[in-house]
Amino acid sequence: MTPEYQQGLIVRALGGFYYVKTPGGTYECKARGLFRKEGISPLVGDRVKIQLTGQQGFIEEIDERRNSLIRPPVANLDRLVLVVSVVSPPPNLLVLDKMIAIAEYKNIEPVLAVTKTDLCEDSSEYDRLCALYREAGFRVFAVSAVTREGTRPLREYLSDGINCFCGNTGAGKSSLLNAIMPDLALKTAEISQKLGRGRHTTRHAELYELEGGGYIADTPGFSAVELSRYEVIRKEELQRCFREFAPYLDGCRFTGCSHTCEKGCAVLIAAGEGRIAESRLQSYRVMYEDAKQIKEWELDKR
Ligand SMILES: Nc1nc2c(ncn2[C@@H]2O[C@H](COP(=O)(O)OP(=O)(O)OP(=O)(O)O)[C@@H](O)[C@H]2O)c(=O)[nH]1
Ligand SMILES: [Zn+2]
Repeated sequence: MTPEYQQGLIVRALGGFYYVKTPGGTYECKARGLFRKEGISPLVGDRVKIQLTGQQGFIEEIDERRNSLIRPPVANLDRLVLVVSVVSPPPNLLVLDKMIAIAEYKNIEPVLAVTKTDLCEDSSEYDRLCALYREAGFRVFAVSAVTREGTRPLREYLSDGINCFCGNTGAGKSSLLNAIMPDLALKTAEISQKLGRGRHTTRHAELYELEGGGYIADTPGFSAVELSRYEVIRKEELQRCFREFAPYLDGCRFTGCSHTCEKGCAVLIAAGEGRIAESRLQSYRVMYEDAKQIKEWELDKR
């Protein structure tokens, strides 16, 4: 049989097999040994060229990636939906700002889903949180997985590209995902059954197609903790990961200003005048101090 070549998208990785969606159908593929030699493994979200012989496929080439994450193992993400509950548990802004910064660092658009709005008696409780991040330049959706309020605009916003949900444990990721994609629970249950209950492998990831377009990447056990454990931002890079700092970065008195304590720092002045939120500056400072502790060899290793 003469081999045939196709372009496609890896929509699922499981047990050494990759499922590649092409215009002609989805094929189970193996990766060529050469990727292993080069230390590259294909990721869900990769655009690839495959060689097909009958139903069996081999991944021949991986297109250049826009970005990739280690945990979850996904490439070419367009958006990271950061799920944060307005109460129970109350939002942890430092954790949220860390997730946002990592997304910015990776050129993934951070989007906020402020959830559990149904637990608030009046909207001022979450309006403040929403306003804080809208003013910083982000898309924010106030949602409830219980009443489904606000979930439709979010779903429409996600209807192209590859999206991934991330949040603190208990924030309501799974509930929100299920509100947006009611058949997702069923699909993940099937996978759990195949893999054995509770034995999710960390290599497993899958893209689920939203009705009407777009994908949601779902990987078991993915939380905010994992994201910041595996991704590190150098201190020099941190300033560009806080988008509302951008208009001020050229205005500091000293070149190489760290924006933490310097005299004549335009970022600190803007924060003092309320043009940058105090909590965002505080998160930046904490992350900057953390980044100073990272050793060069640790960065090289990654
Ligand atoms: N009232 C209300 N409760 C919610 C909402 N979303 C989630 N919950 C509840 O919050 C708890 C945590 O929700 P999950 O969806 O399991 O949260 P998760 O982020 O997936 O948590 P992990 O699986 O631990 O990462 C559950 O008891 C949900 O029923 C919501 O919009 N409103
Ligand atoms: Zn400065």
